[in-house]
Amino acid sequence: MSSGTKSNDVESNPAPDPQAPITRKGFLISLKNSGTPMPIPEQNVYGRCRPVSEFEKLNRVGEGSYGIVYRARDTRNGEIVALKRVRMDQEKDGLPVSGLREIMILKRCQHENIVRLREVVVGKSLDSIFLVMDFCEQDLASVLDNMSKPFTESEVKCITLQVLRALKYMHARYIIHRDLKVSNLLMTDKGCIKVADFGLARLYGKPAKPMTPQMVTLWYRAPELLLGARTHTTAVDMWAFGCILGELLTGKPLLPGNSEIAQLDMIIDLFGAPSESIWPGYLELPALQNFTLSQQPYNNLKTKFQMLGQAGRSLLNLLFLYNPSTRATAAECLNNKYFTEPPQPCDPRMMPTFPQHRNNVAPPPAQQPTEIPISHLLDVFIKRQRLE
Ligand SMILES: Nc1ncnc2c1ncn2[C@@H]1O[C@H](COP(=O)(O)OP(=O)(O)OP(=O)(O)O)[C@@H](O)[C@H]1O
Repeated sequence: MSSGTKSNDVESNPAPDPQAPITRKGFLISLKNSGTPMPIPEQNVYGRCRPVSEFEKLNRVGEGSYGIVYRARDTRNGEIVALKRVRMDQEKDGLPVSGLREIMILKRCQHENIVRLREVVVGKSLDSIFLVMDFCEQDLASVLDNMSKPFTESEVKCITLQVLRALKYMHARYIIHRDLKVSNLLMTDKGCIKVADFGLARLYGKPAKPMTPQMVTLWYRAPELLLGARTHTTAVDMWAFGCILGELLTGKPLLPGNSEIAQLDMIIDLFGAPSESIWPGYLELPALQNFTLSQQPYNNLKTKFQMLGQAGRSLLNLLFLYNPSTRATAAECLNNKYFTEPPQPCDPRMMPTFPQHRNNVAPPPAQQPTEIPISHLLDVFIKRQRLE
């Protein structure tokens, strides 16, 4: 590949100021609606990005709204990596904002519990871009779908402590993930959890700037987003984290609404209705001008989580506080009694192992079975449902 100048070199750019807006600086491709596309000098077409042809795609491991993810081998050193193709369908003249954000934010995150972006590589023409990440053997959505019984409490603590460490790290750097859910929590075969998919992540500042409320997959969406708050904070991730904790404990999604109003109803059924006294400013939220919420007055968390001790229930209640400014932070949760009282979190290396169906290299065509096994079809079907 031709060598790049400093200005176009993704790898050698210093980490930007966390408060600085995301810009195109350092990237080869111009953004839609950003004016005239940036001219790319002939001798510098790829900067220092390697071509994707240096990777051998082994199999597809996931497909989300923003891209397809492959398990691949880096032919330069034989290492197995994840290659996420950034979806460009909707973009006529540039890289989608979600792709740019994911790259910018992952580049500044170096944490054991956050998926590592190794590099960005390009397809033959600049219309395809791939993120090269460390490969993780499982995601928690597929693990949950294939488990016959829920995780033990020790395993749940082991997983959630790792997620909290990642959240504490991100939030201290003004990064809000905005799409936390079980399918975005990856697990290595050593039980190490990695938060992935930063396509919707944003940097936030003070004062908070308006953001689109329709972020975060519905089941994990905080009430302030459902009610149309224009500014949001790291508290949206903490609500989603509460939903994940509940899901891991029971093995089932906690609040699986199928519309925004159904989602709000489910929240109110479980936690009781919000009010101006517990959530100052609540009555001014935009969506409340259009409809009236049910007035169910009781918190039913204790009934739902009968198997959980007092400390666990109190942690869940702190995560599901309606008022985002009093909701528990990741740092506070890490010091919560729940994680020190028995049962103790298990060692990540003691986490159960799961079959790795997706890691098998597809056999050559002549040996391929003519029928797709029904178990595989079921896997795909269940996974699709989870990804909405
Ligand atoms: N580094 C990785 N290692 C292994 N598998 C991965 C990796 N990154 C992603 N995946 C798999 O691909 C799936 C989709 O990835 P990702 O969530 O990043 O894509 P997306 O298009 O942003 O998805 P979404 O629709 O959830 O926003 C994940 O649920 C996971 O199964």
